[in-house]
Amino acid sequence: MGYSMSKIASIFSKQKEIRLLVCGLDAAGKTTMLYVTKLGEVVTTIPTIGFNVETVLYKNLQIVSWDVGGRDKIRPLWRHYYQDTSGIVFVVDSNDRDRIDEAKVQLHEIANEDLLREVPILVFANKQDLPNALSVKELEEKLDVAKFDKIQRKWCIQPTIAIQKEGIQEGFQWMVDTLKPKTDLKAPIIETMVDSVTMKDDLLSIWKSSGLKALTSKFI
Ligand SMILES: Nc1nc2c(ncn2[C@@H]2O[C@H](COP(=O)(O)OP(=O)(O)OP(=O)(O)O)[C@@H](O)[C@H]2O)c(=O)[nH]1
Ligand SMILES: [Mg+2]
Repeated sequence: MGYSMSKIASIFSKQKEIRLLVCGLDAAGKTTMLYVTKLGEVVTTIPTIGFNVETVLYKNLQIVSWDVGGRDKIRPLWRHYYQDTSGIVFVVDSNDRDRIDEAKVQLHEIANEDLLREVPILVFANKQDLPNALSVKELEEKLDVAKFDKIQRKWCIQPTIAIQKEGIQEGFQWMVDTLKPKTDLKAPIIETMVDSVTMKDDLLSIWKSSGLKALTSKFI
C-alpha cells in the first residue's frame, strides 16, 4: 500500500492544527513510521541517540516523536512537548515479548500525564510481519488497555508493518475520526463567546446613548 504524507495530511485537512505525540521504547519503529509518513518511503534508520526529538511538519499536521525508554533524568523536559497535543501515538515492537511489560509501564505513565489525560491513544502494534509478534488481542491484555476503558479513555490498537507501509494510514484515520466530535463541539462554544462580546457592545451603546450613565452616577 503506497501513500504519502499528503494523503495522511488530507485525512486531517478539516482540522486546524493537529499535534500528535509519537512515542514508544527504542527500536519500536518510530523513526521508520515518521519517514514512511513524511516521504511515503521506507528508509534505513540508525537508533535515535540522546534526547532526539523528531518533528514532522506538513500543512496542518505536526507530529512530534521521541523514544521514552529509560532516561529518567531528562523526563521532566518532555512536558514541554505535551502542550496542545491532541493525541498520543504509542509505537510497540510487537515482537519484543521481553520488553512488553516495560512498554506497558511507559504507555500508562505517559497516558497519565496531566496535560495528556484526556487525549485519545493510538497504539501502533508494529512489526506484525515477524513470526513471534504478539497479536492485537494479546497486546490488549499485556498492555492492560482495560484500564483505559474504566475511565472511558478512547484507545485503539492498530496492527502495523512500518517497513511495508501497512496499517499506518488506518491508524491515523481512527485518530481523526476520534478527534472529530471534539472539534465539532468547539463550534457552539466559540459562537457563544462571540455572542457575548456582541451583547456587551450592545449594552455599552445603550448605556452611552440613553443617559443611564449620568443617572446611575448619582447613586454610585
Ligand atoms: N521487521 C520489521 N522491522 C521493522 C518494522 N518497523 C521498523 N523496523 C525496524 O526496526 C528497527 C528500529 O526502527 P526505528 O524506526 O529506528 O526505531 P525507533 O523507534 O525510531 O528507535 P530509536 O530511535 O532507537 O528510539 C529498524 O531496523 C527498522 O528497520 C516492521 O514493521 N517490521
Ligand atoms: Mg528513532
